[in-house]
Amino acid sequence: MLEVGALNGWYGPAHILSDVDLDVGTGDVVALLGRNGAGKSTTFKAIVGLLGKRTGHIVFDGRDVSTASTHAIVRAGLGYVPEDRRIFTELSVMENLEVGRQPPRADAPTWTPDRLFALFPNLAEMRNRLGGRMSGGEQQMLTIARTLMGNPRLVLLDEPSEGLAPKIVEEMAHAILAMKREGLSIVISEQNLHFARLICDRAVILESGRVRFSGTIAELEARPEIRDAYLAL
Ligand SMILES: Nc1ncnc2c1ncn2[C@@H]1O[C@H](COP(=O)(O)OP(=O)(O)OP(=O)(O)O)[C@@H](O)[C@H]1O
Repeated sequence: MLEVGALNGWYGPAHILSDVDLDVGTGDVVALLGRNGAGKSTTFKAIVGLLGKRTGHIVFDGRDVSTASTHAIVRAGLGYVPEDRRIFTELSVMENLEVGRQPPRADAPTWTPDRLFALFPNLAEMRNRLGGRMSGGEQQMLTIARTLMGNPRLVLLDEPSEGLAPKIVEEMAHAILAMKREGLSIVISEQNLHFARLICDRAVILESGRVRFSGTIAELEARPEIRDAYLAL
C-alpha cells in the first residue's frame, strides 16, 4: 500500500531525514516510534509533500507519488492527521465532518457521520457542539473522524494518544482497531511503546532521522536494549 525508500528530507539547509525506509502492507498497522525530535512528524510531512525539499521514492497504492503535490496525494486516498488538531473551532462537529466529505472510493471503506459516531461514541453525543468547545481528546477524535470522511485507503496519524487521559487513550485504541478491521492501512507515530503495542503489528524506530530498528512488535519487545536506547519511557 505504501512503499517509502531512501527518503531524505530537509528544513532549509538542515538535513533531517536520512535514507528512511518504510513499508506498509494493505491492512497493516505500523508504529513509527522515536523520541521527541527523532523525525517522525517530518517523515509524515515528507510523505504527504509538505516538506520544502525531499528526495527518495514514495509509491502509494502502486502509483509513484515521489514528486506529487499534497493535494494529489490526498486525492489518491492518503489521509494525514497532523499533531496539532486542526479542527474548525467555529463549526459544529457535524459541520467539521461535512468539510472532510469526499466521494466514495473503490477498495476503501466508505464513512458517513453515523458510521463515525459508532466509532467515536462520545462525538455522537455532541454533534451540534462547536469545535472550540471540545476537550483536546474530543478534538483529536474529531480530526481523525474528519479525515475518514475523505474515505482514505491509508492514514498517517501523528501522535494520536499525546496528552490524552488514560480512558480516552483506551477509546482511541478501540477506534483505531475498528478502523483496522475495516481494512484501512494505518501508520501511527508515538514516542513510546505503551499505546503502539495495543494496536500495531510492526514498528519502525527513528533516531536523528535514521531508521534504527524495523520489525514486529514482538521482536522489539524481545530487545529491551533497543527500547532503552531509542524510546521514551
Ligand atoms: N520547521 C522546522 N524547521 C527547522 N527544523 C525543524 C522544523 N520542525 C522540526 N525541526 C527539527 O527536525 C527534527 C525532527 O523533528 P520532528 O518534529 O520530525 O520530530 P518528531 O519525532 O516528530 O518529534 P515530536 O515528538 O517532537 O513531534 C528536530 O531536530 C526538529 O528540531
